[in-house]
Amino acid sequence: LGRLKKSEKTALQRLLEYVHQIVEKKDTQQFFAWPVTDQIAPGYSLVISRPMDLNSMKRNIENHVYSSLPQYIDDLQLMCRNAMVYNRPDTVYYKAAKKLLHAALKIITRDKLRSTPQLLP
Ligand SMILES: CC(=O)c1cc(-c2ccccn2)c2ncccn12
Repeated sequence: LGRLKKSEKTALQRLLEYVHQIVEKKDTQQFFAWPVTDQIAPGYSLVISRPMDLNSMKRNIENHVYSSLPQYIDDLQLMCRNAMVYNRPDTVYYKAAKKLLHAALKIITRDKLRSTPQLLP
């Protein structure tokens, strides 16, 4: 990455940012936008060992933390799994996590994404 200026984006970053902005739009109630705090979710940090949220994922894209699409998907699944571990199945958060994960995986496996070769290296 030495030869790229800080501002220039790699093909992978452009792909991940394309997918991420769609995922962000699916989180209409902004439940996943920011880290969950113990203030809003008592005992959260005792239950969830690896917290994840959409803003952290956005920062990871910008900082080249992901070197592949599967690594990005792993964090998306971690974020949703955390919500389905901490929250009971009858809660809005559990249901929103399940819905977000399914919607996001549909985007990523959508033939449109596959049929545009420059998006999927
Ligand atoms: C994602 C998640 O588990 C979550 C997000 C939230 C949340 C996020 C933003 C605004 C309000 N609540 C939340 N509140 C209580 C228990 C769990 N949560």
